[in-house]
Amino acid sequence: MCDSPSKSLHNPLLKMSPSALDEFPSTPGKVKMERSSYFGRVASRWHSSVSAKLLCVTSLLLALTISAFFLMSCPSRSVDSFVNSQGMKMFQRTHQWEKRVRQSCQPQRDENALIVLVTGAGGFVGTHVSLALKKRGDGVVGLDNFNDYYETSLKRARQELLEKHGVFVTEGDINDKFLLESLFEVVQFTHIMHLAAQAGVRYAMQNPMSYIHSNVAGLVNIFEVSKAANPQPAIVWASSSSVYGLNTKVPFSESDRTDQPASLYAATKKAGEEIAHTYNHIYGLSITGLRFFTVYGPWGRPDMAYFSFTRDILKGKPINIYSGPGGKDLARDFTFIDDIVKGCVASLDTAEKSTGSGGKKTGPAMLRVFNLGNTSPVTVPTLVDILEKYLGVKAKREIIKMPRNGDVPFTHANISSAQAQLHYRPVTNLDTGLKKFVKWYLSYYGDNSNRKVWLGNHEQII
Ligand SMILES: O=C(O)[C@H]1O[C@H](OP(=O)(O)OP(=O)(O)OC[C@H]2O[C@@H](n3ccc(=O)[nH]c3=O)[C@H](O)[C@@H]2O)[C@H](O)[C@@H](O)[C@@H]1O
Repeated sequence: MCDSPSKSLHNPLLKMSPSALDEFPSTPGKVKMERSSYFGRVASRWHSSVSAKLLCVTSLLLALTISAFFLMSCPSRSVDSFVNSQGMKMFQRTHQWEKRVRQSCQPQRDENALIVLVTGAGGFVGTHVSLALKKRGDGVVGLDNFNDYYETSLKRARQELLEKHGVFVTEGDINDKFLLESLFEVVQFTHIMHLAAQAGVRYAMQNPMSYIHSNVAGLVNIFEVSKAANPQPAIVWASSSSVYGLNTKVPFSESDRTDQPASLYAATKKAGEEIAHTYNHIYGLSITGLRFFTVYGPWGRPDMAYFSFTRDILKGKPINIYSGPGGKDLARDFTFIDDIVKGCVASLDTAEKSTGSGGKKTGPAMLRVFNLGNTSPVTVPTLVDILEKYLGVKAKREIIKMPRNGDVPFTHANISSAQAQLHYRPVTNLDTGLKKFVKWYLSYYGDNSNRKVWLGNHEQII
């Protein structure tokens, strides 16, 4: 493992208590001090100071040698990071990194092109949105911490795909202020597409702090750096349909109550919407929050039901299908990734400029929230029927009562607001969308999830 040069050398004695140090005759001078003659004491002091200087010089030389060794030999050094003594990747600003950021952000179309920082670019939605922007000629750079919430190999494969299309994804956390500020120093972003988050409704019971870290602290950091930037970017970010929580009024409209979250995940997304209001109000940031409704599709998230069911069905393993109160089937307004991407891009295109400058608001700024759903909920057993059809395998269904872990019985989006303002029109039904997903899944993993084979060109499927 590599360490930063400054941290790689430390003196264990500094961590000891004074009494422990007393018991430890570390220098010859200290031993000589115990002889009591005056000359002895002077000689001892002289010897002691020379020894101290020698020790200092030796330590410095040693430090330089070790630093040089680490700088030359560390295998995980890349253009933007090194691994510290805790095994954590740390951002490091280099000329090469700056060059790659600039190249990636170079637009390939006229002066109306956007220059977008996409956070969570190694994620499912982030990859698709980055590709869509790049393909139409916008400047795009990605940011992702590549955490291991789910298989990192899939995130790395998405990164490879992005790199092939000219999108550089820098590795780092949205809580890293130095990294964000460095990005803003190198490029004047017109927009941030903020998709980095701790996703998943049920995982919040296992790892609550990861939700606070990413969805609250990380979001604030994005807003802090954006508010201080000059010019300030417009921000579009991922909220969630889960903010509707226990709301029973259907379909869910943006004006419905969202003060009854059923999970910590939902609560952090709701908190994000309130925090967005504050930054819009005080600093004039233009902010658009998108409430995504159970997004699925090729290159999706393995933690989601449609993905894990596919994996288990192919392995012949039983799948748990939750049933709601009174044995009712659960339902979701499953929304296909291509439709979501169109909604994201339209949100970027219609976002007005932020009005702040030098951290101060100069006038009111745009603040929006949109539902991005499909408007036709489908039950979970029907989702499994469709998967069986395209996988050609019968699922081993186990119906169990919905655990009390943050789930909600159904979701259903009213998208009239997005239709009117973004011209958002979802066109993919669950059958068509899952067919595309299964095609991608088989091309990426093969028909047995224990091995990874590349059967075809899965890139063509997106
Ligand atoms: O739209 C949203 O707001 C949220 O959509 C999904 O959350 P969820 O709808 O719960 O999606 P899945 O985890 O894929 O679950 C889909 C359905 O399958 C059910 N399910 C899940 C897992 C399982 O083993 N069995 C099962 O029946 C769930 O109860 C739910 O009704 C995402 O995981 C969230 O990150 C996102 O914010």
